[in-house]
Amino acid sequence: MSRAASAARPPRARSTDEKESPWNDAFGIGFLMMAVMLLLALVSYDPQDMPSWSFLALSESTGEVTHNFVGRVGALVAGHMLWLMGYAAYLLPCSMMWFGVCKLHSKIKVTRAAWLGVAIMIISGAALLEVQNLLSERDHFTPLGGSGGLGFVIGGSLLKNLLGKVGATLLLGTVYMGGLFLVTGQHPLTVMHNIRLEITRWKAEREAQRLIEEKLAEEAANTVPGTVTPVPEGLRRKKKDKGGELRGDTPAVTATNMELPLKFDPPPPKIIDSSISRAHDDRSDKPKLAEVWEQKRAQKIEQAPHGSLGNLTKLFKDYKLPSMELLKWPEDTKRAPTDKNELLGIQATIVKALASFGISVEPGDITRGPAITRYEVRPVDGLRVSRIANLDADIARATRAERINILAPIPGKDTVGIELANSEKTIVPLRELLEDEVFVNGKSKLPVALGKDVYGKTIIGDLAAMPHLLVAGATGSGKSVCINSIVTSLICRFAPDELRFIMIDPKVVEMQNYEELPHLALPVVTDPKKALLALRWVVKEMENRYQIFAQEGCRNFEAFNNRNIKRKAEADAARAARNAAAATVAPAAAATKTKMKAGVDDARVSAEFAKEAAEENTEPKTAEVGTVDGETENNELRDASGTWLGDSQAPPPRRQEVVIPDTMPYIVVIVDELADLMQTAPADIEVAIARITQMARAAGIHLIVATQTPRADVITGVIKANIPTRIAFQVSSALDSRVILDRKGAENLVGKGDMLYVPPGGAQPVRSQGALVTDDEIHALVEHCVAQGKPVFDVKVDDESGEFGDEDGEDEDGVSSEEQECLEKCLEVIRQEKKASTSLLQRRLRLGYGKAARMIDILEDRGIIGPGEGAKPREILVQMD
Ligand SMILES: Nc1ncnc2c1ncn2[C@@H]1O[C@H](COP(=O)(O)OP(=O)(O)OP(=O)(O)O)[C@@H](O)[C@H]1O
Repeated sequence: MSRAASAARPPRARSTDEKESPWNDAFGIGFLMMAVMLLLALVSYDPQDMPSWSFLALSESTGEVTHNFVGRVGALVAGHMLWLMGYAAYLLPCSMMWFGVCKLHSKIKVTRAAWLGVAIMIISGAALLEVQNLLSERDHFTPLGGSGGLGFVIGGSLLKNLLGKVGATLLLGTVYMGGLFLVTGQHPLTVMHNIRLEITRWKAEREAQRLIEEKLAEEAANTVPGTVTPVPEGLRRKKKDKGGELRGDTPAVTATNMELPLKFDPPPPKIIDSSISRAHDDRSDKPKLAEVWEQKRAQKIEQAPHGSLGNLTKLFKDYKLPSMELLKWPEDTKRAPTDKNELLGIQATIVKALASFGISVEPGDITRGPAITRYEVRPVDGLRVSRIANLDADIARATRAERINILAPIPGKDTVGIELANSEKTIVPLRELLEDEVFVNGKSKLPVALGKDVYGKTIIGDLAAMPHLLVAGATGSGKSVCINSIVTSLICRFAPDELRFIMIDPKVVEMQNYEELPHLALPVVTDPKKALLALRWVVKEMENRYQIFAQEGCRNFEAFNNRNIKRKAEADAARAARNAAAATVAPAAAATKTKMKAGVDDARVSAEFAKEAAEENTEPKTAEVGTVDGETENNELRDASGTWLGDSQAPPPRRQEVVIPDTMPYIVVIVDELADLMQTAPADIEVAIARITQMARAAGIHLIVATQTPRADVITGVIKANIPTRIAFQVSSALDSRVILDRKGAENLVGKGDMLYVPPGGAQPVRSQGALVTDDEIHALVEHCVAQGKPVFDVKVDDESGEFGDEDGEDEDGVSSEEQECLEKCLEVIRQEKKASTSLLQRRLRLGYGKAARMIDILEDRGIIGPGEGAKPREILVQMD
């Protein structure tokens, strides 16, 4: 029986009772014992041992049993078996051995089908021996030849006569394979596949050995004679076996430059403790975050052309970023050192648990992170890692862990990671991340501190690259703390003129800490109905920004904000180049001329900026593109950024009016609890979010959406498709995890900040412990900011006033409230019918053609349905359910 086949298990169904029955062991031992006895009886069979009354006895038999190891019974059984089955009789003890091993090792029931398989194999095997004329000599051992009576009758007399040698061989070969299938429970193709695998592996090993030998020979040829090193023992033996010549020593070989093709010794396992926070005095010599960024900000303001500072910048020119001293180090950062024996003990339990399921692994590194410890194990060659992944419940039982997570394999490693929650969790203080080099001096444009991974590496995301973020998890899992860490990171890094927040908080309590924050662009929105208005304001602001970019010839937000500095730098460079050219052409005589020219240039550049400054001082920097009838009276009470300064309610800004600021702040929109919004106006919210997420990146607008309801009707396909960066906290089921991450895993998290972060680019999720920022720290930071200025709101969010639409109640895409109502009905029809066409709306809502066509146009403009293709219904671009 092949090794591969013997490694396989019969796939008979087993019940738990069978598995645990103590009789299994007894039967297993019984089978093995009988198989050994049979084998001994067959091997030591001699006809002289047969009793005289047996027809197999020889005339010279004495009746004394002198040869057979199993006495008279053994002689009788073996003699009759050989007479009946020939040498195929050996298949019976072999099969019994297999059954014995199966019973003992895998506790598998030996079924009737398996016994039938043994019978089939013996009969067809004996017949094959006869057909193939193998071992056919008749002697006193096997009076009917090597194929026995059965083989003689079935193979010789019957099948060979009827089907000929080839036909009979084919038939018997197939029947034999069928028998093997019944015995092993393995499909013949699987058995063959396993055999092929074994052969391939054997060949690969031989090839590897050959390459090593070649390399050694090559190295030996290239080495200076005289230096000698002993040949490795294994290789020496191999060479001797091959009969090759071998001297005691060969020239030296350096192990470092030798490429060993397949096998290498893995490094010895390590125990790494990355859970401890860096001591706070560690960084006392390093520059403080606020100092670094204030320096950069001062530089930027200085570099800006004279008089070109925006109103917000002027307002917050002397703004001081909060000091890190406002954030505290937790008191328990100094905890007891990790007990290595405990970790090694758990790892040994894991290895033992795997071994009990027939999975052989070597222990690897152990890494203790802030919340979880990762135990690595290295599976032996040829073992499928998915077998380990399927044993999560069994490993959890063995280690008595509440939840475990298996990474099979760890991305970028040859080991499998088994993650268990620590008995004692370590807090990751936000301050540690904000003082990290990556945060202080990294290249991120909008750095946000998220947490620390199991190896102790800080996870600092760049919101500008994300460009939008989805945060989801069950209640109490750590979402709000995560959002607070993000907001705090941004407050510590940006002044109110550089970054503005729009906070939508239907849960009312989550964002109340930030109500006075000067960074707010709108008051914190707590009414779900007003949330849609706020989102529409963002859409409008985004479109406004694009119009401004187009007018200024800038591609995006970055280019726009840097345009003045760039222009100044270009002017300086041009002037310097001209000066240098003039100086080389006529060094002496032209000196005076150059001076004059430079003077003229200087004067021209100064004049340019002076003009800008004059414009700045005399009237707001407002460019009106196609202002209706040239009206300007509404601008009288607006400042340079278009902010309404009057006491009364702000009138709506006129359509087509574009205010060109000098620089634009980033806008970060935070929606804490998407589910509450999706209950009020799902289609409109989805459309608004889709528009923002599709287009806002280049406009410097970024969206963070959080929810504790990870359901497909809340995090819809459209929202997911446009928010690639996700953070999942603990959820209750794998289904919820799939809604957030498109894969399972979040159900195995341990809560309280334990999270899976999918960075931009959709790479593998990184498990990390979220940073903790306390309410006291938030209060201290906000107080620091509030003391330096009040928020400057662009507009009031008030649905009665219609600030987001025209006087006639139209919203930003010219849809009146009446049309909006009709649109809702149209969306309902499209949702039910799962198609969209003018005729469908006409028929179902009894609309005239003109009205139905208008509705279709609006839906197309809003990106809900695709463009028309003749008479075909429009494609529905959003998920309507
Ligand atoms: N990163 C963290 N480190 C340590 N503890 C944390 C962390 N995040 C959350 N916690 C703990 O978990 C508790 C709940 O966190 P949080 O309020 O953020 O949950 P949530 O998911 O926002 O819940 P809800 O949806 O009900 O508002 C916190 O009070 C805190 O004790």
